[in-house]
Amino acid sequence: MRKGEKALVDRLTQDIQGIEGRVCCGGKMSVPKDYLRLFFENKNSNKVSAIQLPANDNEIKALFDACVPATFGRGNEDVFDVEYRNAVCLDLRNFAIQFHPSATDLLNEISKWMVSNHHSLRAESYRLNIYAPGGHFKKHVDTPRGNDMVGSLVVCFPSEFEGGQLNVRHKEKNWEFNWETASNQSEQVQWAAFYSDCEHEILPVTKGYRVTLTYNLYSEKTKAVGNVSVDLKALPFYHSLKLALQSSNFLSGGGILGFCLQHAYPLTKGEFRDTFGSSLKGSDILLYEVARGLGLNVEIKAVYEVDFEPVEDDSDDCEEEFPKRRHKTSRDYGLSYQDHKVLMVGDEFVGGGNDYEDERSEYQIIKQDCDARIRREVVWCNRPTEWNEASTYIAYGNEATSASIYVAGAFLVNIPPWDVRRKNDRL
Ligand SMILES: O=C(O)CCC(=O)C(=O)O
Ligand SMILES: [Fe+2]
Repeated sequence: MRKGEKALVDRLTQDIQGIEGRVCCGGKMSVPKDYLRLFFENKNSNKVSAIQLPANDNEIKALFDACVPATFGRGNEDVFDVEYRNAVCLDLRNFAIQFHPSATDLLNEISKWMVSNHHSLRAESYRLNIYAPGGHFKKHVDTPRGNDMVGSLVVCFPSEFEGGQLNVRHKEKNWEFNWETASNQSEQVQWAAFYSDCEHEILPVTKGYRVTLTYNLYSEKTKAVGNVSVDLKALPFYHSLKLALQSSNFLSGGGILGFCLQHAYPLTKGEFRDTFGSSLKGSDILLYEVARGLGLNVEIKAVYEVDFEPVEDDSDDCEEEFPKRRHKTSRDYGLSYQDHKVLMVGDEFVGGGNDYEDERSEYQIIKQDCDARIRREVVWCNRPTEWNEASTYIAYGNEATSASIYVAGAFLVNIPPWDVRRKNDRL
């Protein structure tokens, strides 16, 4: 790769970091009084009571008493541990409320940033939660229910309380939703929506009752025209990609750029390859839309990482496939990433197998079981950060150790040769 080309790749690398897709948002909204009438079944009598929110202390206490202690998922189990989560909840079959996000403009507002073009959001009610003084929920990530679940929505109903801030985190960034001040405003709900890969916590409630309803957000295809609300042309990444494409000396014979996904996805659950358009998040949506907006063909691929070691096993053709000169690859790609790591690319996101003993090298396992290979023609602009465990095997060594194969997702963007690009009217 020549110097000018490398500078363009460096600029792409830098500008991907700067694509700040949103990961959460929140607000408040007026709702008709009738939406805030809540019916619930009493635990022992099966009698149904009705209250109007915001309710007085006695009424809220009756609602609280109708609830059961809230569990949370730890491993494969639902557990109850007040150190971790101190709240009570009601399952869908034990309460009813007129309010639903789809009866308001809320889902349209959230879908503008949360889902990619030609997709909309569907909200499925999940649970009603009440946090009394001392109630809290420590840091956790919501369990994805289905491949197309992209996020969670929390709606906080009017009921005066203090504390109970919802903190949302993604990578190094934090957002706080503090609902105490407006918690006593009748005919108003407060809400927050965030992607499923965001960690979040609820700080202790210090006074009153915090009443929330959580919804799972699913992405659905629509016929409606694009709705991504971000001005793609305002992104530095748009300009650096366009500049590269307009440069006659950039991959003049054509090539492939590799961009690793920056959000976490349930890659090995279901057919991620076929449905990724529905589950893309934040900065990944923006990168995808920028590349497609410039008329480029974008494919989703599975990537695996192997230690770059010369292979002795001559019964296989892998020696031939490994880069001959140790430092050529990373220098070519213009990355100062660990020189000994090489990415392998496949079509399928291979799911987790059982533990099994294996004498093969990691490279051979990935090549044979995941059908992936090193593709030296790919110019990687960034490296994977969000790995999913794909399978576990017992590696042979001086002692048996269990090792894992991890898979990540990446876009491969096809760059046509210069003589084709120069005729592209989108450039
Ligand atoms: O009540 C809330 O604010 C959110 C609860 C939550 O994070 C959950 O149910 O997973
Ligand atoms: Fe949660």
